[in-house]
Amino acid sequence: MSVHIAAKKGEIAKIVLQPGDPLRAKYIADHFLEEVKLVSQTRNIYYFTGKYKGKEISVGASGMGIPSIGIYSYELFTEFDVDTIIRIGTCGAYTSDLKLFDLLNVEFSASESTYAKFAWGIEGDLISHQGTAFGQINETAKGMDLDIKPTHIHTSDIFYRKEEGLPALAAKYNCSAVEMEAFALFANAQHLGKNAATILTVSDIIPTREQISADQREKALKPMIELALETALKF
Ligand SMILES: O=P(O)(O)O[C@H]1O[C@H](CO)[C@@H](O)[C@H]1O
Ligand SMILES: O=c1cc[nH]c(=O)[nH]1
Repeated sequence: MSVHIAAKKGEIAKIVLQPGDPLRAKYIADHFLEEVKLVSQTRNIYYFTGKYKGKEISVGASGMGIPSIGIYSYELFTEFDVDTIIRIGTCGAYTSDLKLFDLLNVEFSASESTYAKFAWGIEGDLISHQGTAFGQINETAKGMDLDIKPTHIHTSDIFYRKEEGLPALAAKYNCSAVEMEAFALFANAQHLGKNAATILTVSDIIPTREQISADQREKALKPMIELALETALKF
């Protein structure tokens, strides 16, 4: 049991799939896992542990933003001995070259956030995925005939902003999409020597204002969910 996760030691698997949305975690547990147990619901941030094709997997939410995933991923790695976290999130595309429901595998995250510097003394505004999960996702996607793009993304603290143009940091690192958590997940994993990857589904095309619905953000992300589950079998 940690400050924010009520599970007992041993109730969380070595690999955790982590959406931002607690109801997406519940949807995955309800539709894809067997022998499921709800192991934490502190603050309504659900964590479930169950079996996928016989393999023990946990799925639980990070909440939204760097501070929130900073807390949950740190407690998972340090208090529950989790080895690998695969974030499964949604993102906004900065370019209309990307389409709704495209899948991205995050190679690097760029951020204006001071989280990595002040938490761990990690300097710089760009952090890589950590460990082998990124490569396993690409391999697994090939085997499933799924198109996934290795991508640089922007992890921002901002969802709504005055200026609609490409933020300077996103331009600097050629980021084609934006979300709000990967940078802190990668920073925690780098500091602790753990595996961390992020798969994103494009939910918004920022230049054209196309977007998927709130219900689709919870339930229509099946290719990303199946890709993460199939990848988890390899750990
Ligand atoms: O769909 P999730 O995983 O929550 O990810 C994205 O969606 C939220 C914003 O709507 C932020 O958390 C952002 O990173
Ligand atoms: O952070 C995010 C997530 C989805 N869509 C956005 O525009 N931003």
